[in-house]
Amino acid sequence: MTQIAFIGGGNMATSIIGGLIREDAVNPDLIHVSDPGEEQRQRLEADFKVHTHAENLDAIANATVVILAVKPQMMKEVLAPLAATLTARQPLLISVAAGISLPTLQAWSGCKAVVRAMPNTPALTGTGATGLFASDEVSLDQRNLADTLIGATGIAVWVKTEAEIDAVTALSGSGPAYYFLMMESMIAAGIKLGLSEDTARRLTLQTALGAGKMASASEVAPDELRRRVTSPGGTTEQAIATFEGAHLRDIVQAAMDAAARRAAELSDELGN
Ligand SMILES: NC(=O)C1=CN([C@@H]2O[C@H](COP(=O)(O)OP(=O)(O)OC[C@H]3O[C@@H](n4cnc5c(N)ncnc54)[C@H](OP(=O)(O)O)[C@@H]3O)[C@@H](O)[C@H]2O)C=CC1
Ligand SMILES: O=C(O)[C@@H]1CCC=N1
Repeated sequence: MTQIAFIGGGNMATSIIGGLIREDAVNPDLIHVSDPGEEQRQRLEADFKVHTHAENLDAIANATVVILAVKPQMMKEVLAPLAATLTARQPLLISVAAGISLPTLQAWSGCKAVVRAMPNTPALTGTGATGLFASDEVSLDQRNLADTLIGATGIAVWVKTEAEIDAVTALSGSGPAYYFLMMESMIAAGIKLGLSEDTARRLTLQTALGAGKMASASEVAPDELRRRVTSPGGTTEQAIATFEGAHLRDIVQAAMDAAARRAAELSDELGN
């Protein structure tokens, strides 16, 4: 049985663990999580019945998969005391950190089989979107294992080059925040138009869910779905013209360029 260790039990680890358990993909008894925060550990134990540890070495002791879910800025100092054990045991290492390259992860950990994964927080509800890229040393079995584990939290897409992980980070890694910002904006605008906060919130969230579900379930592309809402001479046309007039597409491009640039900058700053 594969034992999985999570190093860092924060937002992203919680989302992946929640997704794995929700989908019955992994028995919680096989999941070990280390995090310095006692409250964090208690929450993970209470919510998911996983094992938790204050010491990272205790979490990885019997793990065949080790998932690194600490901030990129912490990665080097987190891996240093683990490197001897990881080098000896050679588990499959999966890093979800933005901007830390495979060669750097291999050098810092001593692990040869390393997968870079760029997930997103909707993993918690089984609707995650993750981009994956593997080092040459990852065996077919290990690749399938990573695919099965991450696939249980939503969709898993293997990209062809490591550089694409920065693009995935800018798109789906950060992407939920873009939609949440849109939701915040629509709720605020609905209230200004005279709706109660509760009504504006409920209608906004259901509209986001409906649009997402409809676009996912349909063979029809988003641009055509948009046209079907936009009656000539009607109301949507006015709203879309306002977005286009404010160059929404250019704004989205600039935002994602900035996110991808930051991922590359992190690589440089952190010594990749
Ligand atoms: N959040 C997201 O949507 C996404 C995040 N990621 C990546 O996931 C990684 C984690 O991000 P996120 O979950 O948001 O961050 P969090 O800060 O929520 O989680 C990191 C956790 O690691 C803990 N930690 C700190 N030091 C150590 C240590 N020495 N050993 C073990 N654990 C430690 C932190 O504890 P404490 O808080 O006490 O310091 C915290 O609980 C990042 O590398 C990020 O790039 C990738 C995709 C999406
Ligand atoms: O903001 C970040 O750096 C992380 C990576 C992608 C989403 N959150």
